Amino acid sequence: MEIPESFDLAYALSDLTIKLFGVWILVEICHGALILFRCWRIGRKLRHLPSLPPSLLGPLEVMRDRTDRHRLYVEWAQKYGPIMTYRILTTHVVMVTDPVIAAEALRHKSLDKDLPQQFGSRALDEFSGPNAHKTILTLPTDERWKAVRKAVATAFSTSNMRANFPGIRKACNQLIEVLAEVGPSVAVDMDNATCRESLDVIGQVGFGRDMGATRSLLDDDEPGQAITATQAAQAECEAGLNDPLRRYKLWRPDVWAGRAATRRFHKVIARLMADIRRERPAEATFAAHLLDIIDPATGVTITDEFLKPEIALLFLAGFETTGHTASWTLYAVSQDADIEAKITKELASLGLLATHEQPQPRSIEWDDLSKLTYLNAVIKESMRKYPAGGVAPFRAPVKGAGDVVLGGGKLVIPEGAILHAPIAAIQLSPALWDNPEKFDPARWLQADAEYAPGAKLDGKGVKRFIPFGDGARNCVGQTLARLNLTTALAQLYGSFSFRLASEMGTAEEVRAAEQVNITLSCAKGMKMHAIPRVAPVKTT
Ligand code: HEM
Repeated sequence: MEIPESFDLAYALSDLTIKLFGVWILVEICHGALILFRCWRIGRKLRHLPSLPPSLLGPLEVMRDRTDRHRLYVEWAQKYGPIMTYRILTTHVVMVTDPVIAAEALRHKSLDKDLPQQFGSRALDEFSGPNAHKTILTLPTDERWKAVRKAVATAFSTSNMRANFPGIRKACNQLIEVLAEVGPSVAVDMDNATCRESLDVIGQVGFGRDMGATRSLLDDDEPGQAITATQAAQAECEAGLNDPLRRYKLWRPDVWAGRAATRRFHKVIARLMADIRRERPAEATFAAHLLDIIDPATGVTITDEFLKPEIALLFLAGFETTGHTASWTLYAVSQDADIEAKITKELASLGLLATHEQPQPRSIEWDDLSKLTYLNAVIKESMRKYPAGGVAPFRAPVKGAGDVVLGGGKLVIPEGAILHAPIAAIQLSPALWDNPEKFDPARWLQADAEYAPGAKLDGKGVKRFIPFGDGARNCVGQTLARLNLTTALAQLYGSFSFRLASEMGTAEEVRAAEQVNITLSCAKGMKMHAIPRVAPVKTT
């Protein structure tokens, strides 16, 4: 019998497919074996360090079940000491809360942000844009990072901050107007309110846009939806960080809902990007500088494909961190009448407090900011106890540089492992602070309170207070964050006293609702009554 030629071809093709499939399986097996071998080898180098009990997945199960990831690190540091290790799947992490080693690590040239994908850094990049390009937050310290950082830093110069000060003051005045309109009987989510105020500020300083978020606090409006979309996408990003296998769990409805939230956020950013392209923002904004970046990879102006994720990241970092810090401050002060009395005394001494004799407080000026010693101590204490970026930072030895030796040989970070110096665990460490769980602004009235007692690196003091991180990759927006917090809180306390709404429950319940979704917030929001110091409240 003659076999048709077509049959021969089909047979050869299927034979080839089977062989290729076999080769692919073999390559994957070898790849897997290599990963396991590397993991074992790194594990051997770290086996002398205290470590979490061994388990297949590492602490992922625990991390998934706890919303307060920052507290987990605080607990580990207390249980296992200032240098310990844990493993996420096949990646070994060295967690350091010793302030000297942490400072050295965060300033070390051979420890950078090039984190392995399987460690979850991809979740952050997928949050920033559908193409998962790296951004200023996740790029290694390379030419593109330098270009973006320079563009952003220009907008945060002191002279620029000074020029923007009246606009920042105005954003808070709008909040005061809305709170006065609502009245003291209604509980307002002050976390949402302060996020809106911060969004308006970053809109002005960063994008040269009036976002209109504060004045529409009471509506189900577009800026409000942008905030909701951002926070829902952030929650998905956090879930992805805590579960590197989440992307494959397509049978779960929450994974689909999270993806939809991320798409909604990307649409918000696409609209903002189109807006910026349509009408170039003022030269002082970082958006204007970003538009002019020459992409080091191509030698031509950066395209929207790479610019959009940067805008997304800056949009998030710009309002979320400062907004939550302000609302945690309002919460902490509402729990201690003494602290509030000291704030109001200071404001009164500067004519910034509404009183029956002076119902219209003086408008806050730039020069007042440095005179608000006690209020600034309160803000510092809030950033210590409720660090918005408290689960960061992470660094990895740069590829090819070999193992990184720290503390004169006290610690070696093997190439392929990750260095983690969680801010929350340093700032809440009983080894570094007296009574760290107590909200005590008075500690900031002592000289050198930021420094770890007796700790030195290269002959200089070492900080135990690092809410904005340390080293070349510290927070580029910290000047704006500080300025906004002092201006906003001085104005808010000048006009109102804030009482926690009964629906928020006890202090223990608020503590139990601490939630990390990249940044630290309260899962219940922060419902408060704004009680006018003198009715009716007027703004300047
Ligand atoms: C209270 C407010 C804020 C806190 C607590 C905070 C905290 C931090 C921390 C801890 C880091 C370092 C992360 C790391 O080392 O991995 C960081 C980085 C960063 N922050 Fe902030 N931040 C705040 C406000 C802002 C604002 C207003 C902006 C404005 C856009 C901003 C933009 C950024 C950016 C772009 C980075 C990445 C910098 C780089 O890697 O070069 N942050 N922030």
